[in-house]
Amino acid sequence: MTAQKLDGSGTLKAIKAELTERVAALREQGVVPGLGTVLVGDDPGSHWYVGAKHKDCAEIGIESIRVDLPGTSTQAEVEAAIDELNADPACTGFLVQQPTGLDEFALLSRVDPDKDVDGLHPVNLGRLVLGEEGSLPCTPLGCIELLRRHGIELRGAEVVVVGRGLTVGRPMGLLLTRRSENATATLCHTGTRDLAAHTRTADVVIAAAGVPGIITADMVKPGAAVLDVGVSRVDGKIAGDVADDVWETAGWVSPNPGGVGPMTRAMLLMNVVTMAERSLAAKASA
Ligand SMILES: Nc1nc(=O)c2c([nH]1)NC[C@@H]1CN(c3ccc(C(=O)N[C@@H](CCC(=O)O)C(=O)O)cc3)C=[N+]21
Repeated sequence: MTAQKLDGSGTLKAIKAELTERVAALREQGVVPGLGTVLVGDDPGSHWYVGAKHKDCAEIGIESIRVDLPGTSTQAEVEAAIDELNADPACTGFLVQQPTGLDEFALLSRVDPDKDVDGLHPVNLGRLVLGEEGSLPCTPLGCIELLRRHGIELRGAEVVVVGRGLTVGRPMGLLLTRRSENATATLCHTGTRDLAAHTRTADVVIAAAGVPGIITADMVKPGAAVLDVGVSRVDGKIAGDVADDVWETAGWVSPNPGGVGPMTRAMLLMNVVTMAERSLAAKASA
């Protein structure tokens, strides 16, 4: 038996088609969504990600504002760039590409929460905890959307998340345990005594540890869905958290590349559009 693919690249394409119509509708009402990015330094991976985001935007009618700063930039210089985007009406949402090598909490906190398309601003994470409307973190949201669009039931499901990183593992459980998802979430990490005992009970495993091949076939319940979120580089090639033999046991696996990565981009676009729609609704009711 071999697992079915959770196709992130194909799903990104489908979501882009849907968003193209929503962007056109916004433009008809005089709102032009514009995504800003702030990139610090010349890490090739970060450049690729940011380039991909702008290409995605161009395809669906979102304008782009790209701010590239040298690796020698100071905290104050990056904060000045953030202030400009906060004040720029053409920029309806933006992000600071991580890592910057600077004080990231200070940078995140400086972004206008209503322009925070990453969903990582402390106010938006707080809104998520409180159950209030805000922007949601792109990668965990992408995991949920990928499962949903492949017909995988989350209601009542046992979901085991591996890794407590701030962008994925930590907020994942908050999204999964909303009433709209109603999953049971277990968060495992390096302090977990018996990781395999947890993953073996899971209907869905979300592997976001950043440890190549940490999830092996013997750790997965037959038929389970396994999402490979981790991105490491081994000999210049992308290596995920999910070992190849998992395809023999699992019912569904997200490939890496081609799985959660493209879904992160899809949810970024979705956040840009949703936030622009909200700003229009707010204007209409004002
Ligand atoms: N403020 C901020 N927001 C982010 O969303 C953010 C960030 N910083 N820093 C880095 C991570 C990483 N990330 C990815 C986005 C797309 C792919 C992606 O599309 N990958 C493709 C191709 C990968 C390749 O071939 O190199 C794939 O998985 O198929 C991966 C990873 C966003 N991040």
